[in-house]
Amino acid sequence: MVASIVRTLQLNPTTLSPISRPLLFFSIPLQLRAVRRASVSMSYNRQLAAAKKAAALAACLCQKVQKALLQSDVQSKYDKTPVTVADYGSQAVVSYILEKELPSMSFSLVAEEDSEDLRKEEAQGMLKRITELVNETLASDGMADMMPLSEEDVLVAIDSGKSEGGPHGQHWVLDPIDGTKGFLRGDQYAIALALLDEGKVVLGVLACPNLPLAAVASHNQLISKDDVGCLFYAHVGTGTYMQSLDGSKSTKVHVSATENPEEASFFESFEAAHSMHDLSGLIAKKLGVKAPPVRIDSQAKYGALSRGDGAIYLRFPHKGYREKIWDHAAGYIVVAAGGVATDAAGNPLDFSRGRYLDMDTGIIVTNQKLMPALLKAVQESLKEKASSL
Ligand SMILES: Nc1ncnc2c1ncn2[C@@H]1O[C@H](COP(=O)(O)O)[C@@H](O)[C@H]1OP(=O)(O)O
Ligand SMILES: [Mg+2]
Ligand SMILES: [Mg+2]
Ligand SMILES: [Mg+2]
Repeated sequence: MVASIVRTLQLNPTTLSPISRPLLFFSIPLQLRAVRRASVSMSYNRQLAAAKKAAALAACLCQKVQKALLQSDVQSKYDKTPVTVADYGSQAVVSYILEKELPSMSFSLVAEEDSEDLRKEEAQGMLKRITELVNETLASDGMADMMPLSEEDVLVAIDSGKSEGGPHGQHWVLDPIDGTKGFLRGDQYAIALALLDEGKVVLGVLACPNLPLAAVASHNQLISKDDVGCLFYAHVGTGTYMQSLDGSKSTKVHVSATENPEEASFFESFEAAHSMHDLSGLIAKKLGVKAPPVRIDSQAKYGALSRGDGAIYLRFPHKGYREKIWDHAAGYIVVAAGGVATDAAGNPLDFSRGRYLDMDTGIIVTNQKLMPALLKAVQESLKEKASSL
């Protein structure tokens, strides 16, 4: 065992002094951990490259649809939420690219959409349009020499996303358009892709086609269409990076380190139906936050937070709503550089239990230093709200 450790660390025990030999035995666990850390962060490079390519191409498809959105491009799902040709097209593109780029990996994808509604007679026009969009998008990346995908190929690629995930092995997690309501309004949305390994998020890519490259501090600022389109990415142990979606140089980013709640503005859902704005207002007041909330759609909130625009994200869905892993996995790792995301009781988020992310009450994100004060304000506000009912 020791011999193999010495070999792995490329040490020569015969040249070690009598003093350093015993030291070697104590330092081996430390060095082994370092070797393991290095190989862990190195080992996701191929997956990261494939994920960035897939998310960036899916973003091109979504931008094209958002520019020329037709009423016939939108459907209503069983839960009354909207779904568009871009949600389906984005899922097909990401699924197809990941499988093609990583042929040696066993492929498992947990994704939001499935093909059931698209297989219905009345959706045939929509399926034709999705198939055209997917083929145009793949061709734009030099995949023109391949055979165009048939409608059935597109349905199969979408249905690759039916995996249940879980605590073992590797699973991709995808929200092909997070914030479909923002997408339809012409506002913020994200293509959110993450990789789970043994139940932990190890890699995340967030493409936010409408997010300004400069910091955002209010919703009004987001109306500018200049210099927008951000790609955030992170994998374990390497920090978080941002580049423009058209491929500028990456810059390292991190969550705001402010310890002063008076300087800390907070993000929340644009849609009041997605998060209780009255509760977040109460929490912010208790904490001493002075700035008004910044309300934007989708995991673009995690992206903005990861580069220090604001310092807090509060999400409190109304009673009965169950969070899904694809709505948080990519954002969770993107804010890990200086930030921490927990449920309302301070528990870490557990992505290992299948498609749902069951938890206590809500999700809160901030830096490590502000978290204790935020948790206190959250718990007091929840008690106050419960006693006023
Ligand atoms: N009733 C709801 N409550 C909370 N979140 C919802 C609800 N309906 C849909 N969502 C999901 O909330 C997320 C966006 O929330 P927000 O923009 O408020 O952060 C999306 O994942 C959206 O799904 P989808 O991916 O279909 O857009
Ligand atoms: Mg949806
Ligand atoms: Mg979503
Ligand atoms: Mg979605």
